Order: sequence, then C-alpha cells, then structure tokens
Amino acid sequence: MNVIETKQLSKSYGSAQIIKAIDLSVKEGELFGFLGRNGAGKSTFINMLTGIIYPSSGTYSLLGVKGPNDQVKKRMGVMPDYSTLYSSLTAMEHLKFLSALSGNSASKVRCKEVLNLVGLQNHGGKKVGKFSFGMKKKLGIAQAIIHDPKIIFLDEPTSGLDPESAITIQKLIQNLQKNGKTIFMTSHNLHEVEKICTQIAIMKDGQIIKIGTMDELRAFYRSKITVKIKHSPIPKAEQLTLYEWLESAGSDLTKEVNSLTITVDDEKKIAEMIRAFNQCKVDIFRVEVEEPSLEDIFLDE
Ligand SMILES: Nc1ncnc2c1ncn2[C@@H]1O[C@H](COP(=O)(O)OP(=O)(O)OP(=O)(O)O)[C@@H](O)[C@H]1O
Repeated sequence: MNVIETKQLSKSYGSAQIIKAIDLSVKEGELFGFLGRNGAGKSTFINMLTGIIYPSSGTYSLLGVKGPNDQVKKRMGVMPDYSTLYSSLTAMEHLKFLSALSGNSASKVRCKEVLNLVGLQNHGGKKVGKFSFGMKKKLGIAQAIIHDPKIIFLDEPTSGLDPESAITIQKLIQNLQKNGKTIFMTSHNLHEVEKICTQIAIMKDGQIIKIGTMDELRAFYRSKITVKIKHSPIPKAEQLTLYEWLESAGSDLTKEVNSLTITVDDEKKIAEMIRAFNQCKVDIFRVEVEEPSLEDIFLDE
C-alpha cells in the first residue's frame, strides 16, 4: 500500500511556484530520504503533507485517506520546529501535555519509555527552557513518536546533534522502520541518508529530479566509476603507449609510483585496462573500484 501519495501537488506564493506538480508514492514501511539544497522546497512539501499549509493545487493522501484529515493526523507523527516547544514545562510534562492535546493521551510509563528511546532518560524532570539545541531536537522526535504513529515526518532529525547523539537517533529511526513505521525524513547529511534510507528522492527547484533506492540512483550514474590500480613498475618502453591508451579509455588519470587512479564510464573498461596492463608485461596487484556515493550523485545535479 502507498502510505503517502501525491498527485500534481503544487504550492505557490504569489507568482513564485515553490512546489511544481509533484507526483510521489511512498510505500508502507519505507524509510524515505528527501534531499535537496537549501530552498529546494523540502519543508514546503512536508508542511503540505502534515497539514501545516494548504496546497495551491493538486491532491495528497496519507494512509489511503485524502488529506487533510483529522483522523489521519492522529496516526501521523510530526517532529515540531524546536522553537515551538514549551520552555516552562519539563520534558515529561511536555510529552504528556502535547499527547493529550492531540487526542492520544500518553501514560507516564510511555513518556518515560520514549524519553529513554531518544536518549533523554536522565532529563525528564528538567524544564525544556534549560535544554540545549540537541536536547530539544531529541524531545521533538520523542513528541513525534509518543503516540506510536504509522507515518512519521522528520525534518532534519539529526542536524545540530553531536555524532554520538546522531547515531542514537539514526538507530532509533531504523528501529522504527523495522517495526513497520513509514518514515519520511529530510536531511542535509548525505552520508546518513545513504546509510539508513531505503528510498531517496532528490528535489531541485520544487521538482523531484531523481528517485529510487541507492542502487537505482547509482545505476543512473554509472558514468563515474573510479578505479584505483596498484601495479608493478611499467617498463620505460611501454609507458608512453600505456598512458596514452589509458587517457583515451577514461578521464581524470592520476599517476603515482606503481599505482594510478582513473575514472571510467563503463565497467567493461576495467577488464580492457587489465588486458592492456598485461600486454605491457605489467602485473596488477590490486584493483579498487569506487562506486559513486550519494554525494557524487547529489553534487552532479
Ligand atoms: N511563506 C512563504 N512565503 C514565500 N516564500 C516562501 C514561504 N515559505 C517558503 N518560501 C520559499 O519557498 C522556497 C522553498 O523553501 P523551503 O523552506 O521549502 O526549502 P527547503 O528545501 O526546506 O530549504 P532548507 O534546506 O533551507 O530548509 C524558498 O525559496 C523559500 O523562500
């Protein structure tokens, strides 16, 4: 089942079209990573799905129900902007208060359990006003999951967290997914998205320009395979021919002592290179092939 589905979803402010007729389907149980440069339109898109702003045109449905819908909102978790937390309440009071407000009143035991999950187990009695930025972020995630929702929207859940806390949150997000939740998250941390997301979309100027699993995105990008070859010394008489051949076979050739790095556009070129080395009586000791990372794919856009 598609848990999130948008059809021609658009948003304009005045004459500026921020989101341009997006058709998107997110299946149940996906950990969906939504990427894009600053101002691409990620938050605007999420804000439409979570009912914070209205679309200018197009439709969306969540859990098969056309949005916005109050019943669906109860089954959806949204990480709030940290500035909207109540500073005079303690973390425990905050979770109890907000869960009651949204019609999903949480028990003290559940509040403690969720504070534990986000790593705030020792801070339940502390006033939110005294929280650091990272602690507020964790409390925001706790608030998003307190009522055990089916879909969870997280806008940059780990930005500003120290590395250890970021890993705790990434593991928590992965566990939520393993337990059947559908998670839709934005992030500027490409390494994180590559590591944990099962589907990735890249947004540019209000449109989704690439979408797929990490492997599918790599397949779009097969033209950048970096190969590092460690080899025996190249006989002087063969050097010119071999290097000239390599330059015609690939690009970005970097020569070092008994090793080289080259970028090729097709895996078949790797086999051809090995044959060319052998013909020049050069032994190959190691071939390292570097697949394009999400960063390569993202930066290429
Ligand atoms: N209320 C608004 N009125 C006018 N323009 C807006 C409004 N909200 C957002 N925008 C514009 O919409 C564009 C997309 O903004 P949005 O916040 O969705 O981007 P984003 O991808 O989430 O960026 P970031 O990564 O910086 O959070 C920006 O050009 C922004 O200035």
